[in-house]
Amino acid sequence: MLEVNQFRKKYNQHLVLEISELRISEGIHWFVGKNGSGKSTFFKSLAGIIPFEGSLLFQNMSPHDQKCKFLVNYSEAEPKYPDFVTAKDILTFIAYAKKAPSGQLADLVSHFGVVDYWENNIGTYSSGMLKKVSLVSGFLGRPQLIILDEPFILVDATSIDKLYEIVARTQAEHGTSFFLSSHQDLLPEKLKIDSVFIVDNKTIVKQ
Ligand SMILES: Nc1ncnc2c1ncn2[C@@H]1O[C@H](COP(=O)(O)OP(=O)(O)OP(=O)(O)O)[C@@H](O)[C@H]1O
Repeated sequence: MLEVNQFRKKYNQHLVLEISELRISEGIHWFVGKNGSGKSTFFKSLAGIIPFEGSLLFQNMSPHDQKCKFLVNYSEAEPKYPDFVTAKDILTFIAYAKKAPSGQLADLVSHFGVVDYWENNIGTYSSGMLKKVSLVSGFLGRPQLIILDEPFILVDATSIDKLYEIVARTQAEHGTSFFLSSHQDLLPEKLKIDSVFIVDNKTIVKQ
């Protein structure tokens, strides 16, 4: 599914991540690393959001290939949206851009409870309400890989259970793979993890 070769990412000439070779197959994978180790940098590179050196191929496609934007979704750890728009504005746009199937957005906003406030301006949201908007955006369309960066932070216990449930269901129904990062241990009784990747010493290795 994912082939990484001679990957390097620098910010202002400062090297933060270097992976000489890494292969990741389909499944649910957990990325573990301390603050600043490079998890979000790797995810943003794979989602085509930031430039990098070397080769990162998802299903033989570069993340910068336009077709890849339908294959890989990314939900950021700490989302930021303009205060003056509503969740409905943002999510309707993303659903359109990702060619979401009919009814999918309505199901997702209902599942996460975003529907209760989605016509209010984002500037009025709590951090957890905002985080759930980002989680909904991660599921829109029919991606083959959904990257959830710190999905369990900021949200309440009920939302965490709903997240476990929808990750398992999306994989079972559509064969979707997931990359998750979390500083908390994931609960094996709620989600079967296929492998763990350690992000440390400016690189990523399979545990
Ligand atoms: N836009 C940027 N400009 C300069 N340096 C950056 C930028 N984004 C990240 N970095 C640096 O890159 C390194 C990796 O950051 P990254 O956000 O990928 O870590 P992380 O593992 O996701 O951390 P956390 O667990 O705290 O979210 C850090 O040293 C960080 O300071």
